This record gives sequence, C-alpha cells and structure tokens, in this order.
Amino acid sequence: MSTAAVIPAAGRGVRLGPGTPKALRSLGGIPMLVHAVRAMTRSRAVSLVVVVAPSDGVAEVQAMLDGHGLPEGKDIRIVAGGETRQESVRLGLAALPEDVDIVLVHDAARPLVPVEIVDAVVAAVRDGAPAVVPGLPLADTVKQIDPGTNVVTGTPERALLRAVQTPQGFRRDVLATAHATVPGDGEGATDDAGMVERTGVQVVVVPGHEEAFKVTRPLDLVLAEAVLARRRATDGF
Ligand SMILES: Nc1ccn([C@@H]2O[C@H](COP(=O)(O)OP(=O)(O)OP(=O)(O)O)[C@@H](O)[C@H]2O)c(=O)n1
Ligand SMILES: C[C@](O)(CO)[C@H](O)COP(=O)(O)O
Repeated sequence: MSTAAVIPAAGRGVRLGPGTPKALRSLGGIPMLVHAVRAMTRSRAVSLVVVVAPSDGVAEVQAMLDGHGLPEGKDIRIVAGGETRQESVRLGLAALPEDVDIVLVHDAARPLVPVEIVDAVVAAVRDGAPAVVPGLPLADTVKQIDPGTNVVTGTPERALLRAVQTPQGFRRDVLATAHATVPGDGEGATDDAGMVERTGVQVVVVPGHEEAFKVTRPLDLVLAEAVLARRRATDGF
C-alpha cells in the first residue's frame, strides 16, 4: 500500500492578519509549510507529499522547500492551488500517481502535528476504515444559533462533540469520489471528511493531539512559537 499526503497551502491567511500567505510565514525561523511537510515526512508510511501552493507562488514555494533540506528518500511535488480549500485539495489529488491508495490531507496551518497522530490515522485506514479523522473533546460548551438574530436555538451535548484536526486519512477511491461528486464546492463542507460524509461513507475519529492545533489567528502563532521553543529545548528539533 502506498500512502501520500496532500498539503493544501494556497490560502491567504486572512484571519492571521495582513502579510505573506500564511503557509509561508515563519515559525521559529522556518516557514510554517516546511514544518508541515516535515511533519508528514517523519512518518515512515508517507512516501509522497504533494504541496498545493498559492497559484502565483509555485516557484517561490519550490525555492523555499529546496532551501530547507527536506528528508532524502521522500518524493515532494508542488502544484498550483485554487480559490477555495476544496479546490486546492482537488488539484492536489489530481497530481497523485496511480499507485497511491491511501491519501492524507493535512493543513499547512497545522505545522506541529506529532508523528504519532499521522501514524495512527494511516494505521486506522490500513486496518479497514475508509475515512479517519483525529479529534479532541471540547472544553467549551457549543451553542447553535439563528445567524439572523443571534438567538440560541440549541445546545448540542458536549460529550458527543469532537473538534477535528488533520491529517485526515482516506482510502483514495473514497476521497476521489467525494471530490468528484459532491456539488457546489463541497456544499459548505469545511473539511474533507465532511465531503465524504455527504457520499454516505462512514468516518471514524481517532484521538487527536493538542499540539495539532490550527494556526488561524495571531494568538495561535504565539502558542505555536512556545510549543516549538519547548520542543527545541527538550527534543532538539
Ligand atoms: N484556497 C485555499 C484556501 C485554503 N487553503 C489551505 O487550507 C488550509 C486550511 O485553511 P485555513 O486555515 O482557513 O487557511 P487560510 O484559508 O489561509 O486562512 P483564512 O481563512 O484566515 O484566510 C490552509 O493550509 C490553507 O493554506 C488552500 O490550500 N487553498
Ligand atoms: C480541515 C480543518 O482543519 C478541520 O478542522 C478545518 O475545517 C479547516 O477550516 P478552515 O476554515 O479552512 O481553516
């Protein structure tokens, strides 16, 4: 079985504030995308990484990855991304060679995911699950609202909720079918598993990790710098 990781990295990072596209911003002196690629290549299961770069930034991303000494023996390819995350993932999937049968989709914006999570997702797909997401229980209570009035319309039972992360892992045919058949750029799905759910395929959750958080807003960068500094002090990377 051959496993590839697709890393959508073509977003602007609007919520992080003005500046360089988010994936190219520095974390501990190294671009966030380089951390994300390394996180995937640390897994022995992953033989190919497809990076989906901003459409006007393919050459820049190529130069950046070339300049950061990525591991030998891993195939790393770059393709141009699209206007939405789902379009970027679709473009990444289109670049996969035929022999790939398990696909991970991992946000460049989750640079610090530990390799144990990557391996656990791959293992669950290899063991027969068609679609797997890492997830964590929530600390906050979540309210459903009427967006027009902000009136609360419900309180889902927190114990039944999970905040899901990436990498999300799929049998390749399952993910390809979802991207080929779910209309309207995913019908509002905010993750790949959400698209797969719309095709009627079962998605299972495995334990996620607090350090796999998504760098979305400025405070997330502060936390990411702190986690990285602690790792460098204790683990040497
Ligand atoms: N057209 C897009 C939009 C998003 N992404 C990627 O999808 C991942 C998750 O998206 P998010 O964290 O929302 O990143 P941005 O879209 O860059 O952030 P924002 O919504 O704040 O602009 C990121 O790695 C981002 O680069 C992508 O490849 N192509
Ligand atoms: C895929 C994801 O990271 C799962 O939590 C999330 O849905 C991405 O959302 P974003 O708005 O594109 O950051």
